[in-house]
Amino acid sequence: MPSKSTEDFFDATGDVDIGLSDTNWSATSPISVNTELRIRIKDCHRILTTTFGHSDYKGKQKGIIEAAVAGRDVFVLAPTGMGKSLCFQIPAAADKSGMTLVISPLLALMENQTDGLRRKGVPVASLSSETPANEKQEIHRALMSGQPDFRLLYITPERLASPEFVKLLRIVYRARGLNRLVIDEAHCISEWGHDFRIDYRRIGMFREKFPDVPVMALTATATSSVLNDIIRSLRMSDHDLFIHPFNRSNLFYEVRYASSSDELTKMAEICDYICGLHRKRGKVSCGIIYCRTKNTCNSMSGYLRCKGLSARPYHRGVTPGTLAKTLKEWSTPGGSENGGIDVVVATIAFGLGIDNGDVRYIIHYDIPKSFEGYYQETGRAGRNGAPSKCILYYSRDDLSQVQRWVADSLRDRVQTAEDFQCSGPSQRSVSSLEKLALYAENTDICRHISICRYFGEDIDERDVKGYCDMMCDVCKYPDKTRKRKEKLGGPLLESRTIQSRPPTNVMMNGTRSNVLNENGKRTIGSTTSINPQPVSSITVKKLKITEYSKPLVTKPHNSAASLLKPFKAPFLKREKSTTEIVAASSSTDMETPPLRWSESKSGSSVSRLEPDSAEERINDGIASSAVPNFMLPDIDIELEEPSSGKVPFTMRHDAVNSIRRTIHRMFMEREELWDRLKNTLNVSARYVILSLHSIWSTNPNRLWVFRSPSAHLIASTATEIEFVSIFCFSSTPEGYQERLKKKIVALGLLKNEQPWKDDIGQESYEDAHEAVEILRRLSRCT
Ligand SMILES: Nc1ncnc2c1ncn2[C@@H]1O[C@H](COP(=O)(O)OP(=O)(O)OP(=O)(O)O)[C@@H](O)[C@H]1O
Repeated sequence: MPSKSTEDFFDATGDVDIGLSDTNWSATSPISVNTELRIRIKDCHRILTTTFGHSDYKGKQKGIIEAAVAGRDVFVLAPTGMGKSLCFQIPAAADKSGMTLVISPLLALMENQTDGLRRKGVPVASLSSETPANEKQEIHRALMSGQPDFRLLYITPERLASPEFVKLLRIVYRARGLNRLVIDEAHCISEWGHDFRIDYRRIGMFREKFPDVPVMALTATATSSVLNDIIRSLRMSDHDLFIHPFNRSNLFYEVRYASSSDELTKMAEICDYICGLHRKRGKVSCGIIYCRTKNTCNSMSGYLRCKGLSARPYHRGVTPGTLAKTLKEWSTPGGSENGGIDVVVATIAFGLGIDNGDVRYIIHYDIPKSFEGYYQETGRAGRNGAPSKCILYYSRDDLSQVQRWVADSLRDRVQTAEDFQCSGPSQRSVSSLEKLALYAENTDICRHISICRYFGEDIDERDVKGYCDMMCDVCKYPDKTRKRKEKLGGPLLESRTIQSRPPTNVMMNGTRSNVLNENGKRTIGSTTSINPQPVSSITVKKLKITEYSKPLVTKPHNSAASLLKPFKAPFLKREKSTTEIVAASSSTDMETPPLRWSESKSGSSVSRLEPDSAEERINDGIASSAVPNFMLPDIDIELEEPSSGKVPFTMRHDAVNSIRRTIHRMFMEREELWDRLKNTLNVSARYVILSLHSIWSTNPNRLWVFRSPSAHLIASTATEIEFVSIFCFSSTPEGYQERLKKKIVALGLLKNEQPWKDDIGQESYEDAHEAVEILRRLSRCT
């Protein structure tokens, strides 16, 4: 079979276009379907079900495994969490003799995988600097026998480069015991191989030394040029290329904009988010917070621990023993409820390959250094398919810092390359960071689409639904997201036009690579492409560091602690002008200036919500005075069980806003009601008050910091009421509406004394009392 060099795949720019066609794999398969092969393929399926406990293959696993079993070179480019590990673990475990050699970049990753395999009874070994001497000896002995008794051996690229190890491999090879070479996280070849870990570039020598041993490379993060580079470096030819779509549709991507890095507010906000999630789910949730520096990891995890959350730092400054313990405790199902931990605050040391199915959120405390890093790290979330949130904190201050860091590091690498007279490092790191900043700053294009496009996927913008069903901030709250971006300050980016995708000659969607040659003819695989659109242009922004306006305020947090004085309901009076409304301070707000709610002043930190016409829709039939028509503070509402089909999402969202309005109004009419909640604050709430005081004394817009928590409290209360008292009891939209109306009327009683008493007396106050209970409970959570 003629060699299919990667040049066939890509155009001169080295970029790839990806289309998918689930076509005639069996028709074009070079596998001779002989009995032996069939038996081995059957064995693989048996191992999938019995050893790994999965009922069926996921994505293109079947095709990949069949190609591997048939002895072909295979390249797998598939999203995080797709199940790439099984693509080589199953064929290795199915082999009756010999071993698969796995190159892995990180010791933690090796450990993670070998532990998992051992638990499943698969004979596996790993050789690293951490391997105890006696174990090393045993492995050496096994290799010298030519027929090791383990089916997989995990090593680092550095070990593969050692002549002693290659000698051992030769013995195994001659005894026909070297079944396959696997390069997991193969993008490291291109990312690190040029300078940082040059032994990655030497893996290609394997082909010369052991020419007929098949090679499999797998990665989740390779642009077309990286893919090209890897294939060339590994000297793969006549390989099967499996490309999956990159989209992770169960991940909700959100960017939180900040005008500056106000650490304390950010920490408080993250803490609130996690507390809120635990509360809403009624159980603890597992997550990761990524920080750039070890110090930030320590501060953030210390802060969370102070607040009663079970958090640990994970970075190279922590001893290996403690890191292993942290990983184990974090992987404990049920987290802190079962003696484990809930959140790891980590540097990138905790990334590649970490596989815990039930990770519900990933927070980037600061911007990662590359798009690939961002995608890999967010890829730790939702690996069991459940919806999960990925929040990226973005400020231009922070971006400038990383840009400097990346530029310095590039300069050092250039210097090293000059000193050693070798080829210079690629500029990819700079461009990747630039693209990540563009992604963060773009509030017009769906985040899912932006990510997939970065990795070269060809997407028709009209197909947004196919990629994102309200699973990013841009699609879910476009106006709000744009408004929030205003926090970034003055213009930093200048428009320019670039190609949204490169000229194409590889299509995705097949179980095999579908290659077009320079004449546009397919050389193998199927004959039709799914996405034959012409190259289109989109307008994106180019980074240019300029002066930008000073920070205003960072996003408020909703610590109920701030329900202490000064206590004001953070809503707007109906009668006030919509362009500029001044919320009057009470006489107790001694230190606080009046709060300005301004409609469109550039850089305003307080955004105004559009009058909610949806309110009218839902409140048909409710006494017109029941739901006041004023503007609500701009707060994200996250519904419990967001994907339920029984009541439309918009109806539920509108309902929460109706409830919020009603409660706000009650507090507006009887401000002294806040005093009733004050007593419920606990000790840690007071700690927050102290923290807030320090923000207050330095922040000219401090009033917002104090006032916003009550708005968040009301929003959380409304969300809970909607879910617990309305949604859970309704099976149809009609029933839901009926319940909502009754609830709204009942909430109107909140301004009376009775629902606030322990003995409510009349039954008619029951619903309002329930709301009081929720308010009290939530106000205790800081
Ligand atoms: N056929 C399958 N059916 C169900 N679940 C599967 C299947 N194959 C793999 N999984 C699960 O998918 C999860 C992700 O698998 P794996 O760690 O191999 O992903 P990956 O593609 O290597 O991701 P990453 O690139 O992020 O490391 C694992 O929890 C695994 O158990």
